[in-house]
Amino acid sequence: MLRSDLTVNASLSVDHTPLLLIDDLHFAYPDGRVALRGVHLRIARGEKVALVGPNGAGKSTLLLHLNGVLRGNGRIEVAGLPVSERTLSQVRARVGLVFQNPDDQLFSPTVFEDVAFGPLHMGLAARDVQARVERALALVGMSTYRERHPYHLSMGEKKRIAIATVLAMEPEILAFDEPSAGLDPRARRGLIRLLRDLPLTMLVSTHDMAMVQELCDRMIIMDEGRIVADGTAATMLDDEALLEAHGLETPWKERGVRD
Ligand SMILES: Nc1ncnc2c1ncn2[C@@H]1O[C@H](COP(=O)(O)OP(=O)(O)OP(=O)(O)O)[C@@H](O)[C@H]1O
Repeated sequence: MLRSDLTVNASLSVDHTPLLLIDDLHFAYPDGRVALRGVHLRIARGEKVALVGPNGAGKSTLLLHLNGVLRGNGRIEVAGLPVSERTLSQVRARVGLVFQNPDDQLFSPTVFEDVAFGPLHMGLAARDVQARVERALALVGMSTYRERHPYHLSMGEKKRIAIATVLAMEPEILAFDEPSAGLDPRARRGLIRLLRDLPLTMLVSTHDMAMVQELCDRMIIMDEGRIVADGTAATMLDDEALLEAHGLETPWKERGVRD
């Protein structure tokens, strides 16, 4: 069992510290393009939160701040730990960032080595690394793939292995950039089930509104570098005017039918 499995249950009634806290975060890329204009966000342990918004809204830029890949002005804390140069390695063990393209995350000759990479670099003993790899592969349903070459897997399989690489770090929060992009309908449904069943806190950046409906209780809309709406996903997904104002569609329009 993941350490986080235990903390999800143990902390629900007592721990009111937000697992993720972001205050007044501003960021501009080196070419001067402003991507974040004062983001405030609190996420509690156990929440699964969708992050939606039009292209260029700042979603990926925000995710890259969660484990210090990008460093803007403002305050970010993960489980009470401020994200700073000094805390980067601890922060990276707490935040599992899953990139849109799994090829950005997989680079070893075997699945096993890819999933073992993070725990090995945490300095864990070989048998603990082995146990973490087995557990992470089992969680994503890929235990029989340990000797396969990641390069030769399908997109859906690669995505599962990429998720296993971050699960093996036993993170407190998982942040996904477009997890369902490039998946066929069956692989997409399987991924949604997998994420729904993982008892971890998640922030999921996506354009897939049907996935938001199936996976997330809470939804945040970003536009032009700011959070412009934050509320219950079911209510917001029914608010056509709100969604259209930010270049989004209701899931039933996306599918072309109303349930
Ligand atoms: N490396 C970069 N250098 C300069 N500007 C960038 C860079 N990466 C992103 N931007 C700009 O920052 C802004 C936010 O981009 P970001 O990728 O965070 O948006 P997004 O909401 O994730 O978009 P999408 O839905 O298309 O993935 C955009 O205006 C984008 O052009």
